[in-house]
Amino acid sequence: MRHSIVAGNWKMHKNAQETTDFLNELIEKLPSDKEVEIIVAPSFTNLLIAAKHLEHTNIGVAAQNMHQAEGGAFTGEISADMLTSIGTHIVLLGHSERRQYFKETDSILAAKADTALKHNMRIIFCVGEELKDRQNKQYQNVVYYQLKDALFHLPKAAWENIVIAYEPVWAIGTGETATAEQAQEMHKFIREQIEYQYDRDTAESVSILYGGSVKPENAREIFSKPDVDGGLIGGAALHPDDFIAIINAV
Ligand SMILES: O=C[C@H](O)COP(=O)(O)O
Repeated sequence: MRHSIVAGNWKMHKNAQETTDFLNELIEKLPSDKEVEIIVAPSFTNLLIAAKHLEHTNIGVAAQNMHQAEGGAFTGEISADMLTSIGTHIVLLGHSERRQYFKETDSILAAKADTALKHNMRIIFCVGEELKDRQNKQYQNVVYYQLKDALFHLPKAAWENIVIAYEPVWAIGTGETATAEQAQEMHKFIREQIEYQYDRDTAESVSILYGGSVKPENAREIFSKPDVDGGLIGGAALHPDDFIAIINAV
């Protein structure tokens, strides 16, 4: 069901002690009355620490990636079964850094989505165009094909477990944010594509998050848009006070 979500993607930041310190501070300072789902995505090595720390809270823990195979000779990789066996039932897939640096294609991501869903995991699936696509006015086309090639083969019921994160690549870690209007335009477009592929109820039930240089200063305006259901936060999710300020902006 569509609802507000703020997720913090820690990327390759925070060791075990830093994870513990962050979560202690987050639990201590977090307002209890916000109707927003909160998720943190630490590195693989800190997932178990996070799961144990957050056991009696309603803060969720997500992995930043997983392999599409059930198991096998894939040195350095992590399977869905490994994640769920430590209580991690949410996974980010298709982050632009995975696409760019680790050459994850839409067909690999389709296989990852299939595997995650088979293991009853929820997926936060990232899409987003590069700067050249926006300049060439191809940004909607690019995002359409990312959705179609990785997710539109799935049955309607699968969408109960999918959250979309729109992250324009040119806005990630650059300090340059999409305007609230640009975010709204794309979020509306994404919702429409889900409606055309499935139906209106499905489209209306999907939470669509914005990511890309969200900060306490700009979060409220972006989150105020009708098709923006929250954010996937990178840099500003590394500091408890900033992360909480963004949660409060929902
Ligand atoms: O997953 C998070 C996004 O890549 C956004 O990162 P950022 O907030 O540092 O721009």
